[in-house]
Amino acid sequence: MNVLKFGGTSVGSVESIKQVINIIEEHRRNDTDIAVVFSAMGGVTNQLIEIGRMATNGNTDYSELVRRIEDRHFNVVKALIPVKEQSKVFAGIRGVINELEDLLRGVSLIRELSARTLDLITSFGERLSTLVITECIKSRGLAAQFCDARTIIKTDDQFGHAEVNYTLTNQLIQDYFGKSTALQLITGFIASTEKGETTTLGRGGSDYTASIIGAALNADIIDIWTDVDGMMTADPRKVPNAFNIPTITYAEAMELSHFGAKVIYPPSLQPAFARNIPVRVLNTFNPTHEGTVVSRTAERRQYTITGISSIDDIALVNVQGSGMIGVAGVSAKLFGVLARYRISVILISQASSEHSICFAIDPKSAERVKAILDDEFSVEVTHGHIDNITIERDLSVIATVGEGMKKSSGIAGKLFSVLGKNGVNIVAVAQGSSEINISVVINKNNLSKALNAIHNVFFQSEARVLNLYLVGTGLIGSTLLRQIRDQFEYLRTERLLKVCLVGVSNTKKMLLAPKGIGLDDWRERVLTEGVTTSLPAFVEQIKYYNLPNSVFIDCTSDKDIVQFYESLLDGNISVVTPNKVANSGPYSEYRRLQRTALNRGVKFLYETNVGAGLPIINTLQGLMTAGDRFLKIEAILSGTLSYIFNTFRSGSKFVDVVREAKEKGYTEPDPREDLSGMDVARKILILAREAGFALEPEDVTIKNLLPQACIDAPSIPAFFDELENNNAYFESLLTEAEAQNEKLRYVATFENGKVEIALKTVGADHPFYSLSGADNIVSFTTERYKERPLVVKGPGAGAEVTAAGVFADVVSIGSYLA
Ligand SMILES: NC(=O)c1ccc[n+]([C@@H]2O[C@H](COP(=O)([O-])OP(=O)(O)OC[C@H]3O[C@@H](n4cnc5c(N)ncnc54)[C@H](O)[C@@H]3O)[C@@H](O)[C@H]2O)c1
Ligand SMILES: N[C@@H](CCO)C(=O)O
Ligand code: NA
Repeated sequence: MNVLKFGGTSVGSVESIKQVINIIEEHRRNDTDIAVVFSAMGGVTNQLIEIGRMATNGNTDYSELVRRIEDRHFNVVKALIPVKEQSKVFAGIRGVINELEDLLRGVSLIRELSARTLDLITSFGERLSTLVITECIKSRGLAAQFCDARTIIKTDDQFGHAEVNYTLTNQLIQDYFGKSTALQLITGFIASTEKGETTTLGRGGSDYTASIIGAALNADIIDIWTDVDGMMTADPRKVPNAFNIPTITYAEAMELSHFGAKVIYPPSLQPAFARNIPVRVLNTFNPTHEGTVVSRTAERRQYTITGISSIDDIALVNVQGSGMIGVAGVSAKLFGVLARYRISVILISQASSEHSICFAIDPKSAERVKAILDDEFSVEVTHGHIDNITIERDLSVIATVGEGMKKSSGIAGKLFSVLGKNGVNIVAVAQGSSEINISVVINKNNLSKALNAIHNVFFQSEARVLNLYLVGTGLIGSTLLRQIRDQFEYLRTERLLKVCLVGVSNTKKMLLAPKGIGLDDWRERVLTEGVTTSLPAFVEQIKYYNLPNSVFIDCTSDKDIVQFYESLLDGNISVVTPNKVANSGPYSEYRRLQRTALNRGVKFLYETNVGAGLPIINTLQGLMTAGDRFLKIEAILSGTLSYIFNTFRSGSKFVDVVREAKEKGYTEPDPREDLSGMDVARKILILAREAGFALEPEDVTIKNLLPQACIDAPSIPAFFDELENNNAYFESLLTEAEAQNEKLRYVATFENGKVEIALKTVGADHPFYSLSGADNIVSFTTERYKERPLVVKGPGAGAEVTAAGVFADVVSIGSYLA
């Protein structure tokens, strides 16, 4: 025997009732023995309560509402029952409605609505829906029978939430079903006392009916038909990546639903659980979906946790004081008081110091609770045994639930780590000794970020989302986006990393879209949907979104943008940049950014500050971490100058070679940065700092290559003109070197705490002689690499290699956050 139950939305309209009838007929075709329980048509129970109130107040407008309820049922008859048979059914409905109207007239005369009367009034919802559906099914030739549950479910007289008398009820159900072979269509929610007074079963009432009947008949399964595909790993309105849970245990369902998962109300399924009858949650509107099976044991799972749920708004009450230490009875008194005032406690946490207890409650009762406790504990407070009782508001609780958490280590660590990395402060923690629920209290404004981050990290086969904000869509920025696009699928499937571009800004327009900007059409979208660029507004918006796993990428060479890094890092947003400005300004600023990133547990990565994509900074940091000490760094750090000296031949024009370097994407946006030595100065300064030396920009002496007229040129085109005018000067540098069979090299050296940059000529025996293209070379002499230095060499400028270096930094943040 299967017991089916259809909820309010499933029987809410003609269309959905058709769907319900299909499902029932399908079972009959398969010869499955079934009994079916129905809720009232969606919204009717609330209307009946409203009608009851109106009648009590003598407001006769309730008649209109009654009419509407009647019409809804009539309409089902009109749509689903052949015309010839309709009048008989209309009469049946009319009879029930008359009974309701008589009752309401009585209520409006006495002007009193007892819980007993309200139960009777609300009973009409299920009585009408079940009556109508029974008639529909009978009209299709099925032997169906209307069953008023008041004749088979007996309760005490706690109207509104009556207690079932199981001995009597089980006997009545078994007798009733023993006598009948017809398909039983049963009213949910309602029951009666032994004297025959109508009662209702409270929250989750129709599920309860199904569960009581299923348990009494020892059903094989109870199917709860609703309007969603079963239970999900999280509330899909808050966590878009939430997905269906195929199987769940009773205990897990209890833990999750306590925290507001609205699909089922497990206490109402208790009779089924007690007899080990599985309960299946199915979707009337998507009947082929497997839904969720709730049973004593769930099948082996892929994930350690089963689901995440939250209570969005709670208040935390803190009771603390030295007088609580080692004194038995304080908590007994505390919770005794709360029980006496019927205050439900959502979560409790006490540190083992016994110095404080905190507990979470509905914020609506916070004021009242405070007043009650102040009063009850006034003596303790006066004597200083307890400090003032305080209340914290604007908090949420998140519960991470799963049988897989039992005796499995590292789960709390993972939970706290993902919250920490995303800057979510944990206000309180509670774990039941059942070990299937860890609950954390956090600030409400971080709820969505926290839920998504936790979901992302625990449901591993789902790729972790990395949210990117990019400023600067020039050469490097746009190359980066292209590379990410081309690698998107690989990252998703092989690295479980889902890159989501959420913000883009160029100098004119910016676009922020938390649902993501396509990697194919970002340019058009920024152009058409973007608003006027404002960096402060961009940063403000990033913080407002508060998305988990966020990375800010600066692909400009802007000086003003770096002032935002600190506040971004402080807001737990990682920063990746090829822009050298931040790291080559005052040492204190460089240091502050490092510290902030460290303190916040986020990343500030800038491998491309030196040698583009070449692993120079990572190599240096690796040596430092392992305790090596730097004696000397000697390097060629300008891709542009390297290219120029490798390409410039006497007879060719210097200016043309510089133009080529610019066209190939090697130069800074303003090539004077390269030719003046400024760019190299920044890089060697950064290397020295990474090697542990607190140098300032003034400590770097630069040998400038450029004649003054080139430097003073008012614009980049004017600068190129001046280069042309000074061709003879550059040619003379070259011929001097060639005369000695040597090559021109612009070499930066860091030694004995001093930095020097100079134009040198090197012979064929020098390691810096044989470079080509835009090669960089760095030679590290350290305590451990003293005899022969560690050398990194390769192309050190250009769009592809630089963007790839930025990309690698971004991906490493993805791995770190996982
Ligand atoms: N090209 C290389 O080989 C290379 C190598 C390593 C590092 N870098 C660094 O990469 C960065 C970008 O270089 P590029 O070659 O792409 O230069 P680029 O001039 O092509 O791109 C920079 C872009 O940033 C934009 N921009 C500047 N200020 C901005 C602001 N406040 N808001 C929004 N957009 C702004 C500019 O309009 C331009 O489109 C620079 O810091 C450079 O030093 C470049
Ligand atoms: N303009 C730089 C790019 C790399 O930072 C260079 O030529 O080396
Ligand atoms: Na590098």
